[in-house]
Amino acid sequence: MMINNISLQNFRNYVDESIQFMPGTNILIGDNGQGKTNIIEGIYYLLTGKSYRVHREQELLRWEQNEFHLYGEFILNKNKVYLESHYKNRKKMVRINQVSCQRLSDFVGTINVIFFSPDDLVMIKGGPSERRRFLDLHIAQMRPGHVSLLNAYNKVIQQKGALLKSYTEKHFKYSQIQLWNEQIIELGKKIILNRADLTQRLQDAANPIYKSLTSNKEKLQVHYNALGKKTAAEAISEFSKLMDEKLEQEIDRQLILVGPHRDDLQILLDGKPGRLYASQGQQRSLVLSLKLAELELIQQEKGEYPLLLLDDVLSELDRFRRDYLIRFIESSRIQTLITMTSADNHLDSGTLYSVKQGHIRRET
Ligand SMILES: Nc1ncnc2c1ncn2[C@@H]1O[C@H](COP(=O)(O)OP(=O)(O)OP(=O)(O)O)[C@@H](O)[C@H]1O
Repeated sequence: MMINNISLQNFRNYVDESIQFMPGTNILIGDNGQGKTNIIEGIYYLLTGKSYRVHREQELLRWEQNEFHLYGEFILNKNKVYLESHYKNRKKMVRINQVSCQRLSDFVGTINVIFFSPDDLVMIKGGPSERRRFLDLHIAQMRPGHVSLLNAYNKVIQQKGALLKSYTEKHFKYSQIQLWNEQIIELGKKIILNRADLTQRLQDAANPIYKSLTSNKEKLQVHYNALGKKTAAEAISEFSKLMDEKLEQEIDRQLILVGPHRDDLQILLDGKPGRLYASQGQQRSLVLSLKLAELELIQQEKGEYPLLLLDDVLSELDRFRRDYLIRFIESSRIQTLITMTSADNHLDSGTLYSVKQGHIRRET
């Protein structure tokens, strides 16, 4: 998969800028605050319908503007794919090859993308919601139906949550709670199965990478912990029973206590949680291995590597890990966009661009 070009209009600090990318490594160089990350964010938004930095499109609008437009030309299986994303008067509109898409799942995953920045360490250091997000984003790239599943599940969770909050002893609709619970189970099972399946595949792909990053000394494991049970099968068979057992507590605490919205993806280093025991360097190796594993899994599933976006990552890695990453990219010929503040002489090849005050110029 490849990006040929992107145009950004009124997106962040870009007024109207177009960039042509090349196969292989594309290196965006510029001082701080010039707009390197904004390009990466624009591409990511165009491909996933979401920003990884903010939740609201309002913040992506160039200041004092009320519409932004992104246009991109990509290559998939040797065919051109045109994607457009428009935001105007607080409404989003997306098109693929000039055809409007009704839902996010109609275009997410068409062109796959893996994004990696120093903030990704939050996957290890942060709470379960960060790890669920990583896993769900990965699944969505391979199985777009997962997005609809999550949306439907979240709606039911909101409705059940509202019902729990309106509890009074006299007026409580147990039958309505049962209805929501049935839907939570039906949708929740599918979410659990997707997550457990992809976790296993991530582990199988990430562990050999982690081993070669650490000279075979340490072992990476990832385990999807569904409903606090050891296996997904056990969680699914006990889903309904767990819900019945917790109903009184849910009413007391006005919180939904059972469901995959509370699950965790355990990232373990030699059997111990990376969050608690891994050093900073080990945490970086864990994240790097998981990201490279994502690339491999998408390649296995789709027959092509996704686009790789590396935002300010190289400066964060030690020499060994940086060389490993560069070798990986160069040997697998993944089209990669890398941002940095000054040229890195470890990169043998690549097209250089300079980014200055919202303008981009190709230098080589
Ligand atoms: N909504 C917006 N409208 C206009 N300008 C914005 C908007 N959001 C951010 N900016 C500007 O964009 C610039 C930041 O761009 P970006 O995050 O891409 O920087 P960068 O080149 O990646 O820098 P660094 O190397 O520090 O990460 C800042 O000058 C900021 O003021």
